[in-house]
Amino acid sequence: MSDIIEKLTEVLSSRRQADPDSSYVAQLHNKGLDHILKKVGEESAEVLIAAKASEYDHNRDAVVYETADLWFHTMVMLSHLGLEPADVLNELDRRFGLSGIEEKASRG
Ligand SMILES: N=c1c2ncn([C@@H]3O[C@H](COP(=O)(O)OP(=O)(O)OP(=O)(O)O)[C@@H](O)[C@H]3O)c2ncn1[C@@H]1O[C@H](COP(=O)(O)O)[C@@H](O)[C@H]1O
Repeated sequence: MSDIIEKLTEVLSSRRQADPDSSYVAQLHNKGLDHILKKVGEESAEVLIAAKASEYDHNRDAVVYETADLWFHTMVMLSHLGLEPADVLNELDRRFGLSGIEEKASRG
Protein backbone atom coordinates (compact mmCIF):
# COMPACT_ATOMS: atom_id res chain seq x y z
CA MET A 1 0.00 0.00 0.00
CA SER A 2 1.31 3.45 -0.84
CA ASP A 3 2.67 5.50 2.03
CA ILE A 4 0.01 8.22 1.79
CA ILE A 5 -2.86 5.72 1.74
CA GLU A 6 -1.39 4.09 4.84
CA LYS A 7 -0.87 7.41 6.66
CA LEU A 8 -4.32 8.69 5.71
CA THR A 9 -5.95 5.42 6.82
CA GLU A 10 -4.42 5.89 10.27
CA VAL A 11 -5.59 9.52 10.49
CA LEU A 12 -9.10 8.57 9.35
CA SER A 13 -9.26 5.84 11.99
CA SER A 14 -8.22 8.32 14.71
CA ARG A 15 -10.99 10.69 13.56
CA ARG A 16 -13.77 8.16 14.31
CA GLN A 17 -13.82 9.44 17.90
CA ALA A 18 -12.58 13.00 17.28
CA ASP A 19 -14.36 16.28 17.99
CA PRO A 20 -16.53 17.34 15.00
CA ASP A 21 -15.76 20.98 15.81
CA SER A 22 -12.11 20.48 14.93
CA SER A 23 -12.19 17.75 12.28
CA TYR A 24 -13.96 17.59 8.90
CA VAL A 25 -13.71 13.77 8.95
CA ALA A 26 -15.27 13.63 12.44
CA GLN A 27 -18.06 15.88 11.11
CA LEU A 28 -18.73 13.38 8.31
CA HIS A 29 -18.90 10.46 10.79
CA ASN A 30 -21.09 12.53 13.08
CA LYS A 31 -23.54 13.29 10.24
CA GLY A 32 -23.74 9.58 9.46
CA LEU A 33 -23.64 7.13 6.57
CA ASP A 34 -26.32 8.82 4.43
CA HIS A 35 -24.39 12.12 4.48
CA ILE A 36 -21.10 10.35 3.63
CA LEU A 37 -22.81 8.54 0.73
CA LYS A 38 -24.23 11.85 -0.51
CA LYS A 39 -20.68 13.27 -0.55
CA VAL A 40 -19.40 10.19 -2.43
CA GLY A 41 -22.19 10.68 -4.98
CA GLU A 42 -21.39 14.38 -5.40
CA GLU A 43 -17.67 13.74 -5.76
CA SER A 44 -18.36 10.97 -8.32
CA ALA A 45 -20.37 13.41 -10.41
CA GLU A 46 -17.56 15.98 -10.16
CA VAL A 47 -15.06 13.40 -11.45
CA LEU A 48 -17.31 12.64 -14.43
CA ILE A 49 -17.75 16.33 -15.22
CA ALA A 50 -14.00 17.07 -14.95
CA ALA A 51 -13.07 14.02 -17.03
CA LYS A 52 -15.55 14.86 -19.78
CA ALA A 53 -14.55 18.56 -19.77
CA SER A 54 -10.89 17.55 -20.11
CA GLU A 55 -11.64 16.31 -23.64
CA TYR A 56 -12.10 19.97 -24.55
CA ASP A 57 -10.21 22.04 -21.95
CA HIS A 58 -7.32 19.53 -21.46
CA ASN A 59 -7.42 20.33 -17.73
CA ARG A 60 -5.90 17.11 -16.40
CA ASP A 61 -5.14 18.77 -13.04
CA ALA A 62 -8.89 19.13 -12.44
CA VAL A 63 -9.38 15.40 -13.08
CA VAL A 64 -6.65 14.55 -10.56
CA TYR A 65 -8.07 17.03 -7.99
CA GLU A 66 -11.62 15.69 -8.26
CA THR A 67 -10.45 12.09 -8.22
CA ALA A 68 -8.52 12.79 -5.01
CA ASP A 69 -11.74 14.20 -3.49
CA LEU A 70 -13.59 11.04 -4.53
CA TRP A 71 -10.92 8.66 -3.21
CA PHE A 72 -10.79 10.60 0.07
CA HIS A 73 -14.55 10.47 0.61
CA THR A 74 -14.62 6.80 -0.40
CA MET A 75 -11.93 6.13 2.22
CA VAL A 76 -14.10 7.88 4.83
CA MET A 77 -17.04 5.68 3.74
CA LEU A 78 -14.93 2.52 4.16
CA SER A 79 -13.73 3.71 7.57
CA HIS A 80 -17.32 4.44 8.65
CA LEU A 81 -18.24 0.85 7.74
CA GLY A 82 -15.23 -0.63 9.56
CA LEU A 83 -13.43 -1.41 6.31
CA GLU A 84 -10.02 -0.28 5.05
CA PRO A 85 -8.35 0.47 1.71
CA ALA A 86 -6.36 -2.74 2.30
CA ASP A 87 -9.61 -4.69 1.87
CA VAL A 88 -10.14 -3.13 -1.56
CA LEU A 89 -6.48 -3.52 -2.52
CA ASN A 90 -6.64 -7.20 -1.54
CA GLU A 91 -9.65 -7.66 -3.82
CA LEU A 92 -7.80 -5.96 -6.70
CA ASP A 93 -4.82 -8.18 -5.95
CA ARG A 94 -7.06 -11.26 -6.08
CA ARG A 95 -8.32 -10.18 -9.49
CA PHE A 96 -4.88 -9.31 -10.84
CA GLY A 97 -4.11 -11.16 -14.06
CA LEU A 98 -7.69 -12.40 -14.46
CA SER A 99 -9.01 -10.92 -17.67
CA GLY A 100 -12.36 -9.15 -17.30
CA ILE A 101 -13.57 -11.10 -20.34
CA GLU A 102 -12.57 -14.46 -18.81
CA GLU A 103 -14.06 -13.49 -15.44
CA LYS A 104 -17.37 -12.57 -17.04
CA ALA A 105 -17.46 -15.83 -19.03
CA SER A 106 -16.75 -17.87 -15.86
CA ARG A 107 -19.92 -16.49 -14.26
CA GLY A 108 -21.87 -18.82 -16.56
N1 LIG B 1 -7.64 14.53 2.10
C1 LIG B 1 -8.46 15.21 2.74
C2 LIG B 1 -9.50 15.95 2.06
N2 LIG B 1 -9.81 16.06 0.75
C3 LIG B 1 -10.88 16.86 0.70
N3 LIG B 1 -11.24 17.27 1.94
C4 LIG B 1 -12.33 18.16 2.33
O1 LIG B 1 -13.51 17.67 1.74
C5 LIG B 1 -14.38 18.77 1.52
C6 LIG B 1 -14.82 18.69 0.08
O2 LIG B 1 -16.06 19.02 0.05
P1 LIG B 1 -16.58 19.98 -1.10
O3 LIG B 1 -15.60 20.16 -2.19
O4 LIG B 1 -17.89 19.40 -1.48
O5 LIG B 1 -16.64 21.35 -0.32
P2 LIG B 1 -17.78 21.87 0.56
O6 LIG B 1 -18.90 22.28 -0.34
O7 LIG B 1 -17.13 22.94 1.41
O8 LIG B 1 -18.22 20.63 1.47
P3 LIG B 1 -19.59 20.41 2.25
O9 LIG B 1 -19.74 21.57 3.21
O10 LIG B 1 -20.69 20.34 1.21
O11 LIG B 1 -19.41 19.08 2.96
C7 LIG B 1 -13.62 20.06 1.81
O12 LIG B 1 -13.95 20.55 3.09
C8 LIG B 1 -12.18 19.57 1.79
O13 LIG B 1 -11.32 20.33 2.64
C9 LIG B 1 -10.41 16.71 2.82
N4 LIG B 1 -10.35 16.78 4.18
C10 LIG B 1 -9.37 16.07 4.82
N5 LIG B 1 -8.45 15.30 4.13
C11 LIG B 1 -7.44 14.51 4.89
O14 LIG B 1 -8.02 14.09 6.11
C12 LIG B 1 -7.18 14.49 7.18
C13 LIG B 1 -8.02 14.73 8.41
O15 LIG B 1 -8.86 15.85 8.20
P4 LIG B 1 -9.62 16.50 9.46
O16 LIG B 1 -10.49 15.46 10.01
O17 LIG B 1 -10.40 17.68 8.92
O18 LIG B 1 -8.54 16.95 10.41
C14 LIG B 1 -6.43 15.72 6.67
O19 LIG B 1 -5.22 15.91 7.35
C15 LIG B 1 -6.20 15.35 5.23
O20 LIG B 1 -5.06 14.49 5.13
